[in-house]
Amino acid sequence: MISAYTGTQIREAEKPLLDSGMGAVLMQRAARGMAGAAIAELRSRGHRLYGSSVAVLAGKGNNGGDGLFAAAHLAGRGMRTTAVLASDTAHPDGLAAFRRAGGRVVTLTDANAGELAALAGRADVVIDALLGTGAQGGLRGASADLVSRLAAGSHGLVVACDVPSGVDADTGEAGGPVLPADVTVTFGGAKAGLLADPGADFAGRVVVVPIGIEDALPWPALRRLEAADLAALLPRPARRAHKYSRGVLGVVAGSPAYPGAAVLACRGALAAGVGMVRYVGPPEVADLIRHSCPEVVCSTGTVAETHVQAWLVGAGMDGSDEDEMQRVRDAVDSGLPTVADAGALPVMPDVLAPQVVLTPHAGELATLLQRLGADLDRGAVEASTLAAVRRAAGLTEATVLLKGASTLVASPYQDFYSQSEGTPWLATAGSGDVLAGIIGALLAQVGPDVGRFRERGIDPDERWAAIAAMGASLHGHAGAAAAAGGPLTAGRISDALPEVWGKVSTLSN
Ligand SMILES: NC(=O)C1=CN([C@@H]2O[C@H](COP(=O)(O)OP(=O)(O)OC[C@H]3O[C@@H](n4cnc5c(N)ncnc54)[C@H](O)[C@@H]3O)[C@@H](O)[C@H]2O)[C@@H](O)CC1
Ligand SMILES: [K+]
Repeated sequence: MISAYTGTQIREAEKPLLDSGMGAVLMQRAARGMAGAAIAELRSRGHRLYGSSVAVLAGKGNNGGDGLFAAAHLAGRGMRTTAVLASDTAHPDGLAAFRRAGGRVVTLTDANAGELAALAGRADVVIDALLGTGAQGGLRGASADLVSRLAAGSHGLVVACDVPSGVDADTGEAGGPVLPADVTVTFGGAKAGLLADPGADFAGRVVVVPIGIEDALPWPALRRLEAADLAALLPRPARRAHKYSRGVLGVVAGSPAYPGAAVLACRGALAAGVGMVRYVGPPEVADLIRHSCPEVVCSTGTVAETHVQAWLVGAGMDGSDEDEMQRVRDAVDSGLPTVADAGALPVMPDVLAPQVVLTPHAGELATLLQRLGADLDRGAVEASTLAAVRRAAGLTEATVLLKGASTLVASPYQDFYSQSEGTPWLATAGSGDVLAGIIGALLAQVGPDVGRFRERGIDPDERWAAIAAMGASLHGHAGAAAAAGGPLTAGRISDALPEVWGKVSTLSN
């Protein structure tokens, strides 16, 4: 499990060490870690260090100090170093160390931003140390101009110091231009804003450098399940299992206009190990399901007549069939774990419960929040994904999963997950239906088993968010495996899932 923290949490963990005079030591650890990560990245790209060039963009705070000390280390390894100071002041000790190491210093002004952007663009490595966790808002003035020009032109490897400057460490929001990093070297613990979009768009690969504060860190602001967590949390059938004991998922999905969504959801659920899928819905859709997945048991019954452990509602529903909409409402009212997607979202009661998992994309989340009185459009959700998902979970008291490049999950108790195993090829029609099927199957199988979550450090009351995150992780892994670097159709996510499941569930912890 990867744990991520807000800038405030990191600063509070650092405080006792700073108060005891360890600030310079922490900064040295951070700077050495950053220099090491830059060297490793350069070497992995076939560069020799000696004679390569580095430009450090240094702000006036401690983030700039880290960057200047790191560049001094790199100068000591034979690299040609230039510091671009964003203002007349810089971290005094960092600047002195940089000068002693033989680095060249230039100061950014409104007049020379273009010239210095060209200079930095010619360096083999750019260290972005303009702003860190102490930033208030995004880059401004000449720094913003420099970064915009540098980002628009050709440049070398970009290593961000702690966070890409201008990305809010707590929220991932970007309040101005940001230089996209190849690697972000972050200190003491990952920052939540690196794992939530749009921050994650700019972070590249995230490397955490320990600086000695780790034991003082609090409960994380955000977590990410890794393969070992899936291995521990995924169900394995008992020797004497039967199809009913393995979990039965009820599916209310599809419509004559969109029957395929129901098929894809059923296929996702079957691939995710559920004992049985029962489909209840219109005969036209049931016919297609019987044809495409003969394993599914279809009926036109009611929710009350259908014995299941969890429900999936809404995929491919357009609201035109009142019987289907009644089944959606009844499934949610049943109190059973329910994943509610697409066409079910507009008819959800305003206040739900944690075992209801809503799975909107950004546009659907904006519509949901508007219905609950928030003044947000799709763009505002995309600019601030973590805040939007937090708000939706808080207002609805449901578990909310926001689909995206980084899929975020929030529990109503404000436990957060971010999963990012997927590939952009997953942005294809029907992909979300498969995700709903996978989550539904997991709800039916592991929903009742509180013990397995407690053993993994997950509060049993928060397990619905962890289950949704497991689904997003499996979906991402399966999508990446199925795409193998090329295009993908949604049905292939289900096809790839059993093998992916087998691989991750046999990992040792
Ligand atoms: N606190 C510590 O013990 C450690 C801190 N470390 C580094 O210190 C960083 C935090 O340092 P600081 O608190 O000095 O903060 P920053 O270096 O992020 O920047 C704060 C400085 O920039 C100015 N500023 C804030 N917002 C600005 C904006 N939008 N445009 C221009 N200037 C702006 C502030 O007035 C302040 O002078 C971390 O990100 C990390 O890199 C590391 O050295 C590890 C140890
Ligand atoms: K930075």
